[in-house]
Amino acid sequence: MMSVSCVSAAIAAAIDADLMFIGAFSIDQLMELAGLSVSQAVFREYPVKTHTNVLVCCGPGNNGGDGLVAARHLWQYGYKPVVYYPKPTPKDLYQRLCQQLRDLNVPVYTKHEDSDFRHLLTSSSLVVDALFGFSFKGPLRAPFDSILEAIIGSKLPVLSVDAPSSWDIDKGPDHEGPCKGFMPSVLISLTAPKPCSLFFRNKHYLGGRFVSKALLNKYHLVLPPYPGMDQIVDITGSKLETEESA
Ligand SMILES: NC(=O)C1=CN([C@@H]2O[C@H](COP(=O)(O)OP(=O)(O)OC[C@H]3O[C@@H](n4cnc5c(N)ncnc54)[C@H](OP(=O)(O)O)[C@@H]3O)[C@@H](O)[C@H]2O)[C@@H](O)CC1
Ligand SMILES: [K+]
Repeated sequence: MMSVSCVSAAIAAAIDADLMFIGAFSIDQLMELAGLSVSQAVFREYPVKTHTNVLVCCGPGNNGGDGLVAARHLWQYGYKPVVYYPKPTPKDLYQRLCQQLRDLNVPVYTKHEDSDFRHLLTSSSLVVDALFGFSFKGPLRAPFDSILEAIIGSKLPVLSVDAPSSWDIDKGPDHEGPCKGFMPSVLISLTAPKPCSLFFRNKHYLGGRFVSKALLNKYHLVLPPYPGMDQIVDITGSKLETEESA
């Protein structure tokens, strides 16, 4: 059985910083590669013909940025993405990602209205959860609590980016809040899985193909090889090694 390292929220943030300071990547590049991985996982799991209408839900941080990038690639593959981005970030990178989507006539909703969101869910075949990643600290604050509750209530398949939103990155699912029981259909971990993915039971991909040998060694990471030109690798059923279990 393949072994794959898990990294805590703190180590994930340290690797992210090192990719830029030691690895000389820009955030734009990392986000583009992360979002490209997400789009490939969607394409692999949910054919365009049966899942044309993808609702990409984006949070206020970089996890949301991955969603904005993924939506653009999905449009290029023939999907009809709709982006829900209720707390848009004023930073230049995010503004440009939104502009790129609008240039493709991809709708980008930047204001939250419960009824609008529920209506969008009824015309969607798949939800991409790009709400929160490794910097999430519970409990969920408004409006994201009612957004996630509505997603769960819709019973649509959900593909989560880096972590299922509302789950504690290091400890796993939330057993008390309104989103308890949330279990996405697909998870794509980026760079390396987080400890919360030990509780994940469905299809699991790894993406974010940008880690150098130097960083693998620095963080003692065991990660699987990516096949050919793929930006994703299927790690479903792999043995996930936490820092304690390694
Ligand atoms: N190397 C890699 O792997 C790469 C990873 N990448 C991606 O970056 C992701 C990490 O991004 P990130 O650090 O920007 O944080 P993220 O998780 O998006 O959320 C932060 C935002 O959420 C908010 N917030 C927090 N808790 C909340 C709550 N309870 N309720 C409501 N809001 C809450 C918080 O607000 P604040 O608490 O600061 O007010 C802040 O605005 C990572 O998971 C991966 O997807 C790639 O893009 C690049 C390469
Ligand atoms: K997420």
